[in-house]
Amino acid sequence: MDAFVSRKRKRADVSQKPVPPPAASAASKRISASEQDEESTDFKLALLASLHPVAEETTLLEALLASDGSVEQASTCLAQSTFASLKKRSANATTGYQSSLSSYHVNSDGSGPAKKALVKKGKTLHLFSPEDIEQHTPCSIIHNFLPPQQANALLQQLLDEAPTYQSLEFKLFNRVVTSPHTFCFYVNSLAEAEEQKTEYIYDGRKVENVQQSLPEMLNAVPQVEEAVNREIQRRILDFYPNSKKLKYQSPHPWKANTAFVNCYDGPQEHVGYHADQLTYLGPRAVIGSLSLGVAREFRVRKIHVEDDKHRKDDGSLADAQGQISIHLPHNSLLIMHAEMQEEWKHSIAPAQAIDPHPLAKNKRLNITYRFYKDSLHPRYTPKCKCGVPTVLRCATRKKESRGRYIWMCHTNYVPGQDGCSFFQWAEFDDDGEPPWAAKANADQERLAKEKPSSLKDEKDTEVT
Ligand SMILES: O=C(O)CCC(=O)C(=O)O
Ligand SMILES: [Fe+2]
Repeated sequence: MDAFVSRKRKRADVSQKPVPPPAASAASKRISASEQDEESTDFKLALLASLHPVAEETTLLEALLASDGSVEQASTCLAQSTFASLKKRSANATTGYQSSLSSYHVNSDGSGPAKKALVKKGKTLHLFSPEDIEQHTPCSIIHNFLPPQQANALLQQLLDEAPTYQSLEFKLFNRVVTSPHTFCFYVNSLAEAEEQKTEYIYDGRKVENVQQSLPEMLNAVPQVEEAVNREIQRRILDFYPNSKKLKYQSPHPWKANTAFVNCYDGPQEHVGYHADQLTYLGPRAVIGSLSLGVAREFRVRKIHVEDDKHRKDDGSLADAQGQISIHLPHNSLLIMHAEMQEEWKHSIAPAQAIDPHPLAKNKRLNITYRFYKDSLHPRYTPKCKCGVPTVLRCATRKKESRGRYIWMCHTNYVPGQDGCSFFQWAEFDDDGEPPWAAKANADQERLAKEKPSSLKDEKDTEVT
C-alpha cells in the first residue's frame, strides 16, 4: 500500500521522465532509469485506473502505449471511448465460489512450488484452496483464522473507525484525483505513534495521521504472530531449496509491530498493482494480511526480467504470464512470504458484484500487519543530497542487477519539489541486516535499560 500511495503522490506531470543523477556511473544510470521507468508505468496505470475504474488493466495499458505514455492523452481517449478496444472489466462473479485447479489440468503433487507458468498472458486463474494457493503463488492462506466472535468484534471496531479513514488526494491536470480506497496507519502504542510522526519519513515527508492500534487489533497480534511464524517455517521446509531460508531473509521471529488498515467501500474501490515498500521492513519481508467483511479478489502477478523474450514488437515489456486471483473471504489470514515483494506485484481488483456481509454491508476491511526493523529506523539509513532519509528499492527488471537493493532519494514524491535522484547500492548480510545493525541493536539495548519500568509496561496498559 505504502508504495502504491507513493506513486500516486509522485508528481502532477506524470509523463515526465525522471532525470538520472549527474554523478552516477553509466551502469548505475541504466539501472536507476530502468527501475524508475518501471515505477512510472505502474504509476501511470494506477492514475488511469483511478480515473477509469471500470476499464480493464490491459485496456489501460493499450491506451497508454497508443498515447506514447501520456496519461492525459490516454485518459482523454478512454473518456471519449474512442479507444477501439475499450472493454469493460469482465464481470467478476461474486468472490467465494469454490472451483478446483483440476479443471486446469494442473498437477499439484505437493513437491514444492509449481515451476511452469500455468496461466497464460491476459488470463486470470482463480484460486480458492490453501493447497492451490501455496503451490502456485508466494502466499499461504488460513481460512476461518480467528474464533468467529473475535473476528466479528475486530471487524466491528474497524467499522466504527472506518469513517475517519482518509483517501489520498493528488493533483492531475489541475484536477484533484482521489485514491480508490481509504486507509489508516496504526502502531502498537502511543509512544510509537509519536515516534512515527516525528522521526519516520513517508513519501519524503512526515505523516500526521498515525493511530494507536485498536484493542481488538492488539488482541489478535499474538495469534497473527504465532500463525505467521509457523507458516514461515513450513514454507522454508516444504518449498525453499534445501529447506533453507532465503538469502537476506531474517532468521529471527517475525513480529507484528505496525499495521496498515485498508477499507474498500463497495465493489469499485480497489488498489492497483504494486509491491510494498521495503524501507522499514528490509529485504525479503513477510506480511500478515487479515481480511474482514466482504470477500474480494487479491490478484498477483510475477515481475519479469526485461529481456528480448518478454519484449513486445513495439519495444514495451509484455507480461509473459497472466495473473492469479486469490479469493479472500471474511476472517482469512493471507501470509505474503519472503519471495513476494521482490518478485511479484499484488492488487485488489475492482469487482462488478459483491456479496454484502451481514456486519460490514459493502465494506471490506483489511489489516496488513508488518514488522518494522529497529535497524532500519531512519536515524540509521542513508540520507540523500536533500538531507532526507532514503527509500529502499529492489532492482527487478534488468538481468544484471535483479535482486540488488538500492537506497534512493524519496523527495521526488513531495508535490512541488524535485528530488536529487540520489541512489546508492544497499548492502545487507545474509540475514538481511544492514552494516550498522550492531550499533542499532546496542542503542536499542541501552534505551531499553534507560527506560523507566513504568514506560516499559506502557504497551500493556495504555490502550483505551
Ligand atoms: O487489501 C489488501 O488485501 C491488500 C492491501 C495492500 O496491498 C497493502 O496494504 O499494501
Ligand atoms: Fe500491498
